[in-house]
Amino acid sequence: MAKAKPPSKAKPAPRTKRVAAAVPESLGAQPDLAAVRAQIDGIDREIQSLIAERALWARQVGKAKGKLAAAVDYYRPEREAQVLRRVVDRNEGPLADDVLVRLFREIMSACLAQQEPLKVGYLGPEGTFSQQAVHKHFGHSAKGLPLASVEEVFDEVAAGHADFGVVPVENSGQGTIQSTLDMFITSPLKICGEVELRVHQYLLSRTGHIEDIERVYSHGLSLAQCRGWLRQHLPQAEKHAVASNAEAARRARNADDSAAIAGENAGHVYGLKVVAGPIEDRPDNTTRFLVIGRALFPPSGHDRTSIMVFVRDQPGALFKVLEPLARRGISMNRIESRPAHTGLWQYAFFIDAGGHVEESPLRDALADLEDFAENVTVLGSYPVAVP
Ligand SMILES: O=C(O)C(=O)C[C@]1(C(=O)O)C=C[C@@H](O)C=C1
Repeated sequence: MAKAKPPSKAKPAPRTKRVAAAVPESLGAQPDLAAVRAQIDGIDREIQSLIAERALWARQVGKAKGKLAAAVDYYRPEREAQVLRRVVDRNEGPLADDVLVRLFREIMSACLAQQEPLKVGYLGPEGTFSQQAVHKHFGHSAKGLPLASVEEVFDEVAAGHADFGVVPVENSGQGTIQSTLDMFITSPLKICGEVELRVHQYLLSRTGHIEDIERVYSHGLSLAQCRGWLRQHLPQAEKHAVASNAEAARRARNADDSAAIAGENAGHVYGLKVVAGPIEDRPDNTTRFLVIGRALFPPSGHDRTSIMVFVRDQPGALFKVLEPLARRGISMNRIESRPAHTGLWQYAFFIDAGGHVEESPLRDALADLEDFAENVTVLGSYPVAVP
């Protein structure tokens, strides 16, 4: 491996913005292939040397942070969000924002893994949408830990066996995943990020023939996302809800008359053929995941805060919870009320609001709320998902 030049001590000169250099008109309708490839080779050389240089600077950042105990201490979600937002702001095409974001995430993921890869727990086995969410948020240099349940993801992060966890919390068509929210009532963990994943469902089987299918396995949420399609195309088949889509794929692998609804990736992992897909009823089907960890992080400039508020059952309780936020014009994306398990008819309100807990106006609104509520817990302030 050739050695990249170490960063010089001097402050690096700001790099000039390199607008996608127009391909010269003189190349004509059918340019010479060898000439075009020579251009690409030259650009690749430059990209590679810049990536190597960036990796060296990222090491310097590591040193600048001082001697830290583990990879988790080097991870800065607010900084990553800022880097990615700048990528989007600079983008003038031809590649789409989400494509460039994916590439830069991978670069940051590799830079961070120079210290030690992050360990991230998710609802396994391999091939689940949760695993895709891990890759989307942390890049492929993070080490994914497939776990048996969302509860286990919380436990492993709390015990320090995983640095972070990624858990599904809501689907655009099906609403909130209550069991995930309820975990926060007793867990000390914090929310450090969110990931939005477009979810495409596929019907997968060993033979690939729809006429063989008598049984369909999937996670309950995935079955619900494809209810209309199943009613139309497989009305007679038995539907079985199982712990995860990948578990469904594992079962479908064992019998010709069984199929799974899962991501296309699960088909590759478990050697199944695509019978049909995408088969989700809503074309914008999106699942939101939360990144859970043990610490809170500073503001990124565009953040969301999740809070949990306990109130006694009393007239106007909900109004009093919302009023301090509404009065300050704070945007609220969600409110859910859940039984608090601390006493009969006591409720926990889960609220997602715009802003960071360390910054006004949210900080002041929370102070008002604390005067009235039995308890206010900040579950986390984290960067709004970058596409
Ligand atoms: O800026 C930092 O704090 C870094 O550690 C560098 C870097 C990066 O590659 O840009 C890497 C990991 C962090 O999560 C954030 C950013």
